Amino acid sequence: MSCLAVADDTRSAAPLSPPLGGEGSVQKEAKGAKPLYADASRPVPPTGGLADLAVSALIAEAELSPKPGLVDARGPGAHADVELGHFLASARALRPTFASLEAAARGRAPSQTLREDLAAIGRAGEAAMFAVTGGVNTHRGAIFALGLLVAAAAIRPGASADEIRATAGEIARFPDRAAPPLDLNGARACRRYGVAGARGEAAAGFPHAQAALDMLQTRRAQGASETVARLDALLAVMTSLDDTCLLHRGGRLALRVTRLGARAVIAAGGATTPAGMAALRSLDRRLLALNASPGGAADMLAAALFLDALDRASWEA
Ligand SMILES: CC(C)(COP(=O)(O)OP(=O)(O)OC[C@H]1O[C@@H](n2cnc3c(N)ncnc32)[C@H](O[C@H]2O[C@H](COP(=O)(O)OP(=O)(O)OP(=O)(O)O)[C@@H](O)[C@H]2O)[C@@H]1O)[C@@H](O)C(=O)NCCC(=O)NCCS
Ligand SMILES: Nc1ncnc2[nH]cnc12
Repeated sequence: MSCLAVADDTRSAAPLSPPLGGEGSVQKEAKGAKPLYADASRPVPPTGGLADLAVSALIAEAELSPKPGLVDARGPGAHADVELGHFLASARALRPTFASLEAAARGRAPSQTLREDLAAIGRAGEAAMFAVTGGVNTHRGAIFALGLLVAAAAIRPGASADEIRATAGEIARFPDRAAPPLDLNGARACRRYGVAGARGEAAAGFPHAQAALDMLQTRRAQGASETVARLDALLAVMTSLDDTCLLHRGGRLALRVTRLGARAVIAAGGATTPAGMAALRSLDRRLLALNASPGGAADMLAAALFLDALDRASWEA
């Protein structure tokens, strides 16, 4: 994307909410830094478009069925207090949050102030989520991951998934200095089991979102249905993510059962084969028995669906 295109985009953009930070819409890049817009052949998506893609990704993740242990169209999975309707309402209620994140990041570069501006918007989004779900945590992890990716995509219109992940990681590595002193399930699991959790995944540039994207695209190329491609993408994440949702609910046993179970499905040919689907249903039963749910993996699938949709939207525009 050329500088001219960036200027055009900034001028025509009608932010859905004003940027919170002190950097305004001025492009802040260190001298000699790599240009932010790497691919001049891709058009810039319209403002608000990123928020729509993020919400669609959350809805697609929630509706995908059958997901082991997770809430889906069949029912609440391992969750007693939540069902598909909560996830759909939560996803829709988050559109203004993603639009604000997009508007706040446009024309800026990763920085400490941007990190803090995004965190403030993300926390307001968490409040909006709790308001529609009656206090149930449906999407805190997804607000964090997709929020960073939306911001990165707004900073780098037309960039590739790799570049967007790298920029999201760059933002995430700035400390969230205004974070309230909450000790959430994820942070406690990180300490207890010595894993990096959602923050580590973000700081590393979301490698598991890439693993899901790779599997999604491989399966499509092999002619699998979209449902099968998405289920296998989720399973690919489950084979190796240090999912603090699983650790918090079921300890190391739940994480091990999940990893081995997901590997067994993929080794059997994935969700497209009868043996793979039988292995998936067996993993589902084991997770229900352990009251365990791979919520972090679900968030990484949503992140991959967002990156995939962004890639398609860029090329189709
Ligand atoms: C950085 C924050 C995400 C806080 O993180 P922390 O680890 O301290 O706290 P949690 O919110 O408990 O956990 C993080 C959630 O992230 C998902 N996740 C888990 N492991 C990973 C991983 N390895 N990589 C990526 N993502 C991961 C997961 O989210 C899903 O699970 C949530 C439900 O969990 P929980 O409430 O524990 O649900 P239950 O088991 O049902 O609880 P009980 O009923 O038993 O009590 C759900 O949200 C899914 O999305 C983890 O749970 C973040 O909060 C933060 O700092 N936010 C500030 C805003 C911000 O910075 N935004 C950035 C710009 S938008
Ligand atoms: N479908 C789902 N079920 C349970 N937890 C989740 N976290 C994100 N998506 C989820």
